[in-house]
Amino acid sequence: MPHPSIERRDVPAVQVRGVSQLFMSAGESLNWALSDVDLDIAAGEFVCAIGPSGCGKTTLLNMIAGFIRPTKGQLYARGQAITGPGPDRGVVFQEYALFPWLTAQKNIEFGLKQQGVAKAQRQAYATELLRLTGLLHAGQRYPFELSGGMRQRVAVARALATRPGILLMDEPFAAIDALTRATLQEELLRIWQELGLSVFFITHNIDEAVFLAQRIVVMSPHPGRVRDIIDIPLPYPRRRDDPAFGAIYARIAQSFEKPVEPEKERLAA
Ligand SMILES: Nc1ncnc2c1ncn2[C@@H]1O[C@H](COP(=O)(O)OP(=O)(O)OP(=O)(O)O)[C@@H](O)[C@H]1O
Repeated sequence: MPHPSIERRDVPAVQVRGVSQLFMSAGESLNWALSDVDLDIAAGEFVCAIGPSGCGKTTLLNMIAGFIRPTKGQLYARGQAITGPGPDRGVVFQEYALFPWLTAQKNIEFGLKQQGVAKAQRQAYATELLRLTGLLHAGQRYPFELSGGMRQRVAVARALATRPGILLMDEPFAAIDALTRATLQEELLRIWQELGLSVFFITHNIDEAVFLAQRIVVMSPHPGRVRDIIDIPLPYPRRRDDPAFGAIYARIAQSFEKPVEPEKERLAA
């Protein structure tokens, strides 16, 4: 399957430069959801973001997706300034966000239809994506006829329909039972490698981040900041019973839990 992500390995997939986001909440109080965030995602890299609720993970993903513009700073996708959503970036949310009145196949084809892709071509590509996500047998089923894991496979296939090089995933497996979740993680790694995607994946789950990511961005709240970036040098496929896996898990848990140093807070204020 031709996929643009295999091209231009020399340009970073995503660049986040000095990004801050100020929200005004209902009580009129100001809230820095993100403060001075810098991050690069290399072409073909798998990066997970982890951190407590409210540290700005979704805000950052929404900016990379082009759904919101930052109060300060710049974002680039493959060297181009991000000014809105684009077919080069596919998004998968926690809630399946499928159209209930369309079959799995038609859900996958939806974005292609919007782009004016001819029927035969979009059917052929949707079939290819159904194969890629292990759903060839379920293309004619409606979302209510699918399990949670199958629905999320459809959501992944749909996000891939425009052949994006960058896949943005906001806690995509959080609502899925542990066994299915482990299978979906393995499938995602296979798809990532097969298509050469660059992935930004948000999770609350340290185990999931260590299983998937080449780098983990640990964020902290109030204001949302990057606290730590940790390389995961373990080869794939990873084993959870590998002592090196456990050691990295422990290191992230520690980084996740340690309080932000008051000095750092003061200097950044
Ligand atoms: N549209 C908005 N208007 C006002 N405040 C917002 C908006 N979106 C997010 N926020 C606030 O910005 C902060 C960061 O929210 P965000 O959803 O990015 O965090 P998160 O790390 O993804 O949290 P969670 O893990 O709970 O999903 C929070 O304090 C949130 O209340």
